Amino acid sequence: MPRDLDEALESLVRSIPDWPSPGVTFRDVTPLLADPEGLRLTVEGLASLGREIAGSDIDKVVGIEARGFIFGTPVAVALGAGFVPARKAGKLPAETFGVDYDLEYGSATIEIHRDAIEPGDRVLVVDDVLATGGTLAAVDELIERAGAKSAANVVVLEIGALGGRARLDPDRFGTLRTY
Ligand SMILES: O=P(O)(O)OC[C@H]1O[C@H](OP(=O)(O)OP(=O)(O)O)[C@H](O)[C@@H]1O
Ligand SMILES: Nc1ncnc2[nH]cnc12
Repeated sequence: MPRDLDEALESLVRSIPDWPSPGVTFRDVTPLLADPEGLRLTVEGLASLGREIAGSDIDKVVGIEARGFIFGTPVAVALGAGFVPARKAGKLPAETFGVDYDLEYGSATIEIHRDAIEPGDRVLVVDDVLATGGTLAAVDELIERAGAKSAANVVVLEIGALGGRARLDPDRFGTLRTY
């Protein structure tokens, strides 16, 4: 059993070389999710980092498909906030805002429901990994299109060499670990 969050992230995130394409080292959080203590420590760590950056009055947590759903929902419960899914194109049934973006191994479109965030809502965005920053920058733009502003962006892991942090507001970004 991991003794603390640092040990959990060190021992329970698996690195897979050349996946999903040659040259990419994929940081796989599934062993962390499967470990009860690792999962608890990570959710608590994200919630307290989000609270530290954004303050305690958070109305909505936006989780990014797919792995941001897993971490974002328990973080929303811990903070007493609602949960809003940011989904890949074509998955949400009602009216949406959409933004196209590039990521480490491709490009995509991300959407949220137009009525999921109210103007003035304080929003915390949660995902598992920051790589190039394309995904989080696109979600920040979606939140602005809805008339609100993301108060903090928090992730489990940052891949520092890809420079994603430079695409975000450094005062509103937090990570539990940097590679
Ligand atoms: O900083 P970026 O370069 O934008 O990359 C980070 C994003 O890439 C991964 O998601 P992916 O699109 O692979 O989707 P998945 O969670 O559905 O596997 C990861 O979960 C982040 O959302
Ligand atoms: N190297 C990586 N590992 C896990 N998720 C990612 N998303 C983008 N790049 C990634």
